[in-house]
Amino acid sequence: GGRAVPEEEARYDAIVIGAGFAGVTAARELRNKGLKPLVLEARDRIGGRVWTSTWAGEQVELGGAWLHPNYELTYKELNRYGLKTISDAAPEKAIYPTPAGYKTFAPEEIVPRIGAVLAKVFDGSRQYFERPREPLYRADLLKAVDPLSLRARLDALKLSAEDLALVHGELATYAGGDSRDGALTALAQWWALCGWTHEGWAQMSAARIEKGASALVQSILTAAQATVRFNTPVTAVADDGKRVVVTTASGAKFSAPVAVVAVPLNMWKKIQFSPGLPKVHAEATQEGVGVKPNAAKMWLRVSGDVGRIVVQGNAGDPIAAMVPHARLSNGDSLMIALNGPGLNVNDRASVDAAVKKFLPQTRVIDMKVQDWVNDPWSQGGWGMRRPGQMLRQLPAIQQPHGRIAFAGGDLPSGWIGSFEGAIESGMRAAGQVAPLV
Ligand SMILES: Cc1cc2nc3c(=O)[nH]c(=O)nc-3n(C[C@H](O)[C@H](O)[C@H](O)COP(=O)(O)OP(=O)(O)OC[C@H]3O[C@@H](n4cnc5c(N)ncnc54)[C@H](O)[C@@H]3O)c2cc1C
Repeated sequence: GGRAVPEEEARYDAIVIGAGFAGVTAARELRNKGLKPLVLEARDRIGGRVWTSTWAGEQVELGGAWLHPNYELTYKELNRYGLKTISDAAPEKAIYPTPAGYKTFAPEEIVPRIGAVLAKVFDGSRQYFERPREPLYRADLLKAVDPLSLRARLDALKLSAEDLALVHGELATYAGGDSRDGALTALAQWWALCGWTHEGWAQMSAARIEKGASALVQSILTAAQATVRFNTPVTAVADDGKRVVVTTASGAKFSAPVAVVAVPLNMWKKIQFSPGLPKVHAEATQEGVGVKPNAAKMWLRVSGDVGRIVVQGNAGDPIAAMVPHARLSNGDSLMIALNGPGLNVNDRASVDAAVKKFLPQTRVIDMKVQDWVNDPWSQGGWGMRRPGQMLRQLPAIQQPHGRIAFAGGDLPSGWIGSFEGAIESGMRAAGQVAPLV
């Protein structure tokens, strides 16, 4: 049904839905194949779960920020557009939970101890992720491990209370607050992509983009020479076998021979697909991959010079983790935190009380919080598979549905929950639909 497609809107070869890393990459790849993309974006800005902004006089990343040196595709893009990376100074102190409460350690003392415990957690991944970017290469071996949650793995290892306290908070944080929600294989794949060592794992925040992560999204989008419509949420995507008709919230319709759905996987269920989504796609979006319930990035201006100190909460703590960012000219410090279970991220007094648990001398003066779980256009944080999702869902959700392909940092073969994964999947999706135009 619906009105006829106006002629001026009918001139696109592909419609890309979502202007995050995955969508802009798909658009740029389509352009490189000689096709004309139209990008429809719900927000009034590009970037999605990447959002470089300014706060407290500093450039701040309200979403994804850091790059691992093994982000091969991302570094290729950075080089292509002449964007530089920078590294933050190493921390001088680290606060970790112990059975006797929080303790301050020298990083050189605590880091090797954590590494030894993580090596136990991920033991076996050299075999079951023999090829880290082709995770199903040893699907036979994965059958035994993919159903395990991080918590199940920790329980099975029967770690000492000391060892458990050193790693549980970090693993729970990556799983969105509860280690039962994250698959062992999701993080074991990161471990494998990092080179199966703790030195490699510790490089996950080795660098960030000097001009901000949004600058790279913009460079890719500029190269795509796409028509971009902001404030244009897509509500329906229909494939009649010849063309795809995309309907937006205002009732406008756009059509093209193919479409790439590059919205967060958690958001697929908000779009009406016809024909309906294949069974596994539908299951994946009902279960979700973008982590919940804790994925707020919090920029905290705290009083005084707290030094270059990293804080790792225990599983269940209201502040999951904190890292230092910069010393401000007035003497205060800027820290980045992630929320843990139960924290009211909109209430400064609650955040202040939670921070004082680790840093009793300081005070939270001001804060800027981006809560991705309650964000209407992501409804979840970074992608992190749940137990069993890799084997049950990954191969199927990477497949197109007729003339519609899917892209996102939630469904790559390599680095899930990252820029690298989003770029990888954007390339795949463009390659899938281009021959159908
Ligand atoms: C707090 C946080 C920290 C992170 N830290 C890192 C990090 O340090 N390093 C790293 O590599 N990765 C990190 N990530 C992950 C990384 O940001 C994501 O994997 C990546 O940005 C996802 O890109 P995407 O294009 O798949 O999705 P998105 O960036 O979410 O883009 C999807 C786009 O679709 C739009 N959209 C949604 N619904 C509709 C609709 N109906 N119609 C039209 N448009 C729609 C959205 O507005 C959005 O712009 C982090 C993520 C979060 C949340």
